[in-house]
Amino acid sequence: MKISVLGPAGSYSEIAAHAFLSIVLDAQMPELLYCSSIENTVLSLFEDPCSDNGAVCAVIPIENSIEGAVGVSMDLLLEKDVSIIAELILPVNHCLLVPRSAAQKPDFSPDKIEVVYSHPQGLYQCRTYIRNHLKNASLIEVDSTSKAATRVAEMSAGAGLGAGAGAESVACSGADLTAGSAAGSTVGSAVSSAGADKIRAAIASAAAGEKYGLKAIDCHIQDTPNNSTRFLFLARSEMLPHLKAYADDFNLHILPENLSQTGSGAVFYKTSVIVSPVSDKPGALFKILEAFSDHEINLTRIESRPSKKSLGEYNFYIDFEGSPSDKNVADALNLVKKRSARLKNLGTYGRILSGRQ
Ligand SMILES: O=C(O)C(=O)C[C@]1(C(=O)O)C=C[C@@H](O)C=C1
Repeated sequence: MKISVLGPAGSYSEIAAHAFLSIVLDAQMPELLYCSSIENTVLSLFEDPCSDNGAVCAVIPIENSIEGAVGVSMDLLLEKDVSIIAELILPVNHCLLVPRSAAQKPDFSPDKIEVVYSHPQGLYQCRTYIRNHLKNASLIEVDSTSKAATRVAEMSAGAGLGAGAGAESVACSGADLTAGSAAGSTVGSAVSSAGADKIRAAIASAAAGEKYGLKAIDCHIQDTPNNSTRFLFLARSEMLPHLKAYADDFNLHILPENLSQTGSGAVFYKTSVIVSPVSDKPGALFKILEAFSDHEINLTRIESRPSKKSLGEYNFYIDFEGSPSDKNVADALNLVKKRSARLKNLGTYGRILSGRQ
């Protein structure tokens, strides 16, 4: 059984996978498949699970306490025939990682750093630190925080390993990263990455720093101390009936009926759905929410996402406590189905809170 995560090794997605598996795993540690993007992590579920690119379960970040929804993950939940089998909330403590050679320079200080790499979420979650301490740095978005760490390690290891290998797009400079300008896009200017003497840094986990031989010169640099990211564990929907056999092989207790047996603290069931309201009708969203309220169902999250069909048209992602095997949930879902244009059930799963990193 392979579990796909955003790679390379040292990403928060990998830490989430390990945290999850340490809670639910009794025996063998499944192999991790490191993917180059969140999209490829999900696509691995649609490859032959026995092939090099295939996995049975995928781990993706879905929302962060500072930056909110991870858009690509939200879209993939709608587009792909996947089900949620578990969730985990991971405390995320970012570090500023630099090559040891740079940190050892007598006149080194963070304001000497000229380039900072991270996943966009990492850059946004550290906006205040970047503004205050990394005033002279250009910010470069890469596919993961661990990718950022490898990039810095490779570039410091020698001009050969990637330096000058092409243009890098710069999100914006540290001084420009204000609440208004940071939200999402990469501004298209390109700078050459040549210049082996430049001081580069990555925003990533302490584990990534250790793995790639970088020095953490500052930790807990995110905007709020209790930063956390919620991760989802996905399986291809049509694999669900077979998943139990896979899980049993590995003594993995990831399926809802087994979760309460893990003895790992509070586990309760949640269900996630995506609802497309009938368009342009007064009270359409209200009628959907009323169905949950009338059946005394506690919503834990509601998030809108553009339908991409036309401006002002949205899908609503709704998470709530309970399972369709509860009568009130089944009745509410029947009503929501009648009152909406489309209802996609993403699954019922257990919630597990991980310990601190
Ligand atoms: O880049 C990583 O290390 C990831 O696992 C991705 C990700 C995300 O997309 O939210 C996960 C946790 C942190 O919020 C920052 C980045």
